Amino acid sequence: MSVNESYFVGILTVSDTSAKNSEKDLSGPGLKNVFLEANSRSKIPFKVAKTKIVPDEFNDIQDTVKQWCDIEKLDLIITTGGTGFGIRDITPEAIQPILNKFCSGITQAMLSASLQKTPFASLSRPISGIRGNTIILTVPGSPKGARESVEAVINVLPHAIDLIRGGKGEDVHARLHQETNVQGSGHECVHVKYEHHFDEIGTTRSFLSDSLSDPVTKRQRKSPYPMISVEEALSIVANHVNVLPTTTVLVDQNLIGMVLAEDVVAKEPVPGYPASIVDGYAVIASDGPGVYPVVGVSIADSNSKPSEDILRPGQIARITTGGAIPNGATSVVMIENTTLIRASDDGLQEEEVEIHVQANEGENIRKIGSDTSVGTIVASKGELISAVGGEVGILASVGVKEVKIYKRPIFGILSTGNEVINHNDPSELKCGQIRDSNRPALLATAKATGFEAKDFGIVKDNAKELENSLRSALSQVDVLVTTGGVSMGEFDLLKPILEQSLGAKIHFGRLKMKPGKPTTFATLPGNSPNSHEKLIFALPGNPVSAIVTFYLFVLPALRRFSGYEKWDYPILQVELANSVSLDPRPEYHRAIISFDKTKGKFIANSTGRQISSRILSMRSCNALLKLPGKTDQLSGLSQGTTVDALLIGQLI
Ligand SMILES: Nc1nc2c(c(=O)[nH]1)N[C@H]1C(S)=C(S)[C@@H](COP(=O)(O)OP(=O)(O)OC[C@H]3O[C@@H](n4cnc5c(N)ncnc54)[C@H](O)[C@@H]3O)O[C@H]1N2
Ligand code: MOO
Ligand SMILES: [Mg+2]
Repeated sequence: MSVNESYFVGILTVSDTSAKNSEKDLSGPGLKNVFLEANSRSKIPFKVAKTKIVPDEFNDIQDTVKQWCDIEKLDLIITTGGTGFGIRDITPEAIQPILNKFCSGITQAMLSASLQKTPFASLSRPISGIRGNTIILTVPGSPKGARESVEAVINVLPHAIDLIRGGKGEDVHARLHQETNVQGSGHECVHVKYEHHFDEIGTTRSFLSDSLSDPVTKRQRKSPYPMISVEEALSIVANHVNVLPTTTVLVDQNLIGMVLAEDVVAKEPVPGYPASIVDGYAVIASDGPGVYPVVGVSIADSNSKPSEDILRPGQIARITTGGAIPNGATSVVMIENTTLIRASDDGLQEEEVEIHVQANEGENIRKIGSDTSVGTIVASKGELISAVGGEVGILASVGVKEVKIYKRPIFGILSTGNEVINHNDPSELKCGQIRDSNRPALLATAKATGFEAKDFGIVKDNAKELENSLRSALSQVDVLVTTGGVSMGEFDLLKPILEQSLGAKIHFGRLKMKPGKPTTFATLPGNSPNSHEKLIFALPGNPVSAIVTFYLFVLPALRRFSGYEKWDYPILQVELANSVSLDPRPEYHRAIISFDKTKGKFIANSTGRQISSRILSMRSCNALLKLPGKTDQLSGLSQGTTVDALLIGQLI
């Protein structure tokens, strides 16, 4: 590795003011000069390859830095601005979650140099670290502070970059010494010798990929994800959901849950022939009551040809419900209003029958098209084929064999966890093992709600295995749902793998709700012009959290993709049958709602202890009660209080 190769540098100015007017940016150009000077003075081959100004916005900062690291492969990124105590200063918070390693020595060197100039340097909050092969430094926004910080470390940066590029410590060191001695600059280099204090942990964690192999002691102790509200989270998800294109499908039971993408018109009349509504006798109304010979028979049977003969005055014909009305008949009299007068000698035929009542013209006859006439719109664009099944019957009745519907997203489910085994595994559970309840529960929920899910099984908490399984699953689906591994444990790898290994963008990773706090939503851009963005819902592992967040976030998204106009749950005002204590986080309390006839109200019975590991709290649950977060003024709700309930199941 040659130290003479260029070191590519990016300078990112983070400032709301400069983002509006680039002429206000003095720090960015100032830093560029620092590198030009280092180049001409000390012959360090820095090349400022990228400069950009972004406002103090979390995503703008993160997106640019990730792009410069992962795509542009810069060696060094300096951000200037947003490191102070101002309300909009969030640069370190935006950078920290995307770092693989911290460089605390560089941070200290920058700070102590600045502190020698002014005690106000302590009001700067710089951080530095490495992402992939890129070093990232966050320096203050003032041109002076920015220059001082970078100048404090500029001579060690080439060394650091060479080491990251794979140079041997000794070679690089010697080379730099040689160069710096010639140049007369006082390059000091402290070699940190990594001793393997973490042998045991290192072994157990040896499966982690390089970028995720920091020892457990270095893990983050605070979640870098801001805790946002469920409402904000839902609107973020909604921004990534568009109704899918249409396709043509057969009319059958598989239509349930699909949404029509066209108006459907009756092609045939119902009934297609004049048909009797009752079992009895076709008559001519003007004949009136009396005894008449039975001259024919019309039964509802596609093999029974209606008689060519015309019914003449003074004659009647036996007929069944649905039978074709004989020509000449005007009405049908029910068998209950008649008496048999004479039968054939063998007793098989009726020969004469007495009609007791005066029939009206057209009585008990369905005319052609009287139920549905040709051309009637029998189903409209945007209409849901409901689980009640009536719509399938309507389409079938009028000869519609195929319909255009909105495609439904292909979606898949996988469980994660070293402790998780298949629910039907015949072996006895060992200590530390649990049966996978999340995947069967979510597959069942999907089926019950009319969506089909691919089952991607159980994946171990192993970085490589997770990365491979996620990649493979994502290549097969539009929407992927995972459970487990999204909280703060050292084996909770979903977030870093999605972000660092797969290049997905995490839109939120923590929610103000119970259950479901670590619910995570990420998207992966399509990798070709024809492929579209994939959605990833990384749900918490606790069984109740997984099911509740599936209902709250995944199902509405699947419905919106599929063209549902009513994708949300009905909200009922319900009365609490029990008192409940409140959690600091707004809670989605599982309950069974039923209508109390005496009270004339819906009543909610809690399903009991609500801890998110207790899947029994989902038993018979048909609603999620929206309970507010606990406050100093309100720590619980008493029996009889009215609350909103999301109806997720059937009313009983
Ligand atoms: N230090 C903190 N710890 C935890 C926090 C926190 O904020 N700080 N949040 C807690 C909350 S809230 C939840 S919810 C859980 C979420 O944990 P993960 O999503 O990381 O899930 P795991 O750690 O993998 O598992 C949690 C729990 O669920 C069981 N599990 C996992 N998968 C399944 C499955 N397929 N079927 C049945 N049960 C499953 C697993 O054995 C664990 O008991 O984190 C808290 N911790
Ligand atoms: O938020 Mo966690 O989902 O309570 O258990
Ligand atoms: Mg966990």
